[in-house]
Amino acid sequence: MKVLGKVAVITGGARGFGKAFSEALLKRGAKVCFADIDVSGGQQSQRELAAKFGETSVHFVKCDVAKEEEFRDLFRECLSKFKKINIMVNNAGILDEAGWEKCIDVNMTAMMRGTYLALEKMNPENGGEGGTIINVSSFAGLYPAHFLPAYVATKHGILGFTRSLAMDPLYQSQGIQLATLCPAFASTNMVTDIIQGEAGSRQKILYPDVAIKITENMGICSVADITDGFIELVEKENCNGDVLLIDKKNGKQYQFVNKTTS
Ligand SMILES: NC(=O)C1=CN([C@@H]2O[C@H](COP(=O)(O)OP(=O)(O)OC[C@H]3O[C@@H](n4cnc5c(N)ncnc54)[C@H](O)[C@@H]3O)[C@@H](O)[C@H]2O)C=CC1
Ligand SMILES: CCCCC/C=C\C=C\C(=O)C/C=C\C/C=C\CCCC(=O)O
Repeated sequence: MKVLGKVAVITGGARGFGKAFSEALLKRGAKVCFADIDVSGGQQSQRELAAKFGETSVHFVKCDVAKEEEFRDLFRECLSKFKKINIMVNNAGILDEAGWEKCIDVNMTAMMRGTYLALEKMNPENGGEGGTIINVSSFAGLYPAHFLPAYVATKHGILGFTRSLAMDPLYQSQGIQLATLCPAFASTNMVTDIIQGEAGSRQKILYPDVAIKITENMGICSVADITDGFIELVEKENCNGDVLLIDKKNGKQYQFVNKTTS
């Protein structure tokens, strides 16, 4: 897709990947409506991005994606401000092995809701123009990790859900593509807070010391490495059904290149 002039909705955009993805799209001439549960972080990012790309290009919406009405309001607000939605990025995600139900609500249920809402708004029969939906899974969507069982379950779920919808001829006929991004460890707060022993962060996973050792072996990607893969997916003419794994040692690797069993 050519990004210039397109409108994107990005969840979890106050920091980390979501903020970097927002900036990368703005740099290429898109308008971005980003959402986050973190109001002060979101407002701060809004100020920074507006200073670089203009007040009229970027809009922050306070939204807890686990709350259906707030998620619906996000789409309403984006349409009212920017009139269309061409790119949807379900990026918001958490680690919470002790509160695993919350992990499922945010990582899995909300990702599904965001996908269904985007499909509705992108449908040409509803006034949409088609579009691209990128769901952010993880290396943990492809491989197990005993320190993150609930998180791994949600990330496997994202992969299965997104690949399945990508096979549906209905969405293909509407000009809608769906792809999955699978980053390995990257240097956002999700990882760095645990390494730095930030208060509470180590309780989010099991066996934090084992996990830290694994990051030492696997290496840690930069946010720019992951953003580069994200933009590659969005800009591809056909990303439908793609699963892009990115890790420090091997870089970008497309998985399941034969997309169906038939
Ligand atoms: N950092 C990493 O190594 C990897 C991260 N991921 C995934 O990438 C995505 C982004 O993660 P990071 O940027 O690393 O994390 P992060 O923790 O830096 O940023 C996540 C953002 O999502 C927001 N958020 C959390 N719950 C929310 C909710 N209920 N509603 C709205 N916003 C919410 C947070 O406030 C935060 O701004 C997540 O889905 C994560 O699972 C995937 C693979 C590796
Ligand atoms: C510093 C500890 C970090 C703990 C986890 C934090 C964030 C993880 C986010 C992910 O999405 C996971 C990314 C990649 C790793 C997944 C599995 C690795 C298992 C490898 C192995 O067992 O050898």
